[in-house]
Amino acid sequence: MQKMKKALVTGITGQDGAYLAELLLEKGYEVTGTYRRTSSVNFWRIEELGIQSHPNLKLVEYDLTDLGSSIRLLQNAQPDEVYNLAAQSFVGVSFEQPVTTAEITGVGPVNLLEAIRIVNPKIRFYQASTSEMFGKVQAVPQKEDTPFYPRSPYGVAKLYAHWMTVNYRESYGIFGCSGILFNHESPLRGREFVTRKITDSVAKIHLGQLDVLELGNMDAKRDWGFAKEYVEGMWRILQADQPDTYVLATNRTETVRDFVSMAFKAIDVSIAWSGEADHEIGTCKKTGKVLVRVNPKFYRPAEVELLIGDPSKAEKELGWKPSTTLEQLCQMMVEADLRRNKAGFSF
Ligand SMILES: C[C@H]1O[C@H](OP(=O)(O)OP(=O)(O)OC[C@H]2O[C@@H](n3cnc4c(=O)[nH]c(N)nc43)[C@H](O)[C@@H]2O)[C@@H](O)[C@@H](O)C1=O
Repeated sequence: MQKMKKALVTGITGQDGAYLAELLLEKGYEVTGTYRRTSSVNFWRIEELGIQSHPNLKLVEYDLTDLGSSIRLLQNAQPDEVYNLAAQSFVGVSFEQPVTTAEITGVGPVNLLEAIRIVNPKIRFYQASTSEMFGKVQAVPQKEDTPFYPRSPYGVAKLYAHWMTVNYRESYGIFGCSGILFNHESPLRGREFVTRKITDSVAKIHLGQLDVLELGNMDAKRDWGFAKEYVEGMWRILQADQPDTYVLATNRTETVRDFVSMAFKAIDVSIAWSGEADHEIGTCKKTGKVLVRVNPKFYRPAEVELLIGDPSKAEKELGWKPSTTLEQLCQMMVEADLRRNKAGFSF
C-alpha cells in the first residue's frame, strides 16, 4: 500500500488555508494545519467546509516568527510538502503596521525555509507570493519575468520572502516554489477585502440591514479569480518535476466599480454612477436612492492601479486553467452572504 502523503498548511484559518486543506484531504493527504494564537481564533471557514473534525486533519498552534517552533513543527509533523499561506495579508493594514507585516509576511517564511534546511531538505515548499509585488506595473499583462515594483509594506515584505524562496532553491537545492497569485476571492474571503465587503453589504442592503455601502478607490482594476481553483494550482506547482515560479491569474481585469455593479445586478438592482472622485455616488436606477458612496478614509497612501496576469506558463506546464467567470463568482458570494445575513450571522 502506498504511504499517505503528509502536508503542512500554515494559515489554516484563512480562505486559502481552508480550501487547500479541503483539497488535500480529498486527495488522501494527512494534513497538519497551523493557526496563530489571537484573542479571537476563528475556525468558521473549516467549519463551513465541514472538515474541522476530519480524522486526517490536525490543528496546531504555531507562530511563524519563531524559528524554534518552526523546527519543532517540522520534526513533529514530518511533512512531505509545506504550504506557507500564513501572513498579515491585508494591504491596508500594512501601512499602519509595517514592521509587524515585515516580521510575519517577510521574515516569517525564512524561519520555515531554515527549518526545512535543518530538519529535512527534501521537504517541498510552497510560498504564497502575490501580484502585489508587481505594484506599479512595469508591463501589461504581468507574468513571471515582469520586473517588480511593490507599492505597500505588504508588497515589499512578500517580495523579500519571494526572493528568499528563490535563493534557497538556488543555494541549497531546496524544492522551493513560488506561486504569484493574483486576487482570488470566494464566499470564504474576509470582509476586510473589497469583494467580500461589497457582497456582504449588498446582501445587507437587500435585507434592509444597511443603507449605504462606503468604499475607497473605485478605479482600481483587479484580476479576480475563484480561490478554490487557485489552491488546486498551488498543489500542482508542488507536484511539478522541477521547483519554479508560476503566475496564477484569469487574464481579465475589472474596476472596483464594475464589481459593485455586478454585485447589485445579482439582486436585480441597476446602479447609475455620478459625481467625480471623492464625491462619486451610485444610485438605484429605479428608486433614485443612494446606495454607494466614496469615502476617502478608505484610500491608501499608495495604490496599485492595475493588475492583470498572464497565466499561460501555468496552463502550459501544469495544465492549470481557471474556469469560473467573475459574474459566477460574484453571484456565488452574494448568495452566500444573503443566506448568512438572513440567518443573522456573518463572519
Ligand atoms: C493579491 C492581493 O490581493 C489582495 O490585496 P488587494 O488587491 O489590496 O485587495 P483588496 O480587496 O483589499 O483591495 C482591492 C482594491 O480595492 C480598493 N478598495 C476600494 N475601496 C475599498 C474598501 O473599502 N476596502 C478595501 N479593502 N479595498 C478597497 C483598494 O484600494 C484596492 O485597490 C490581498 O489578498 C493581498 O493579500 C494580496 O496578496
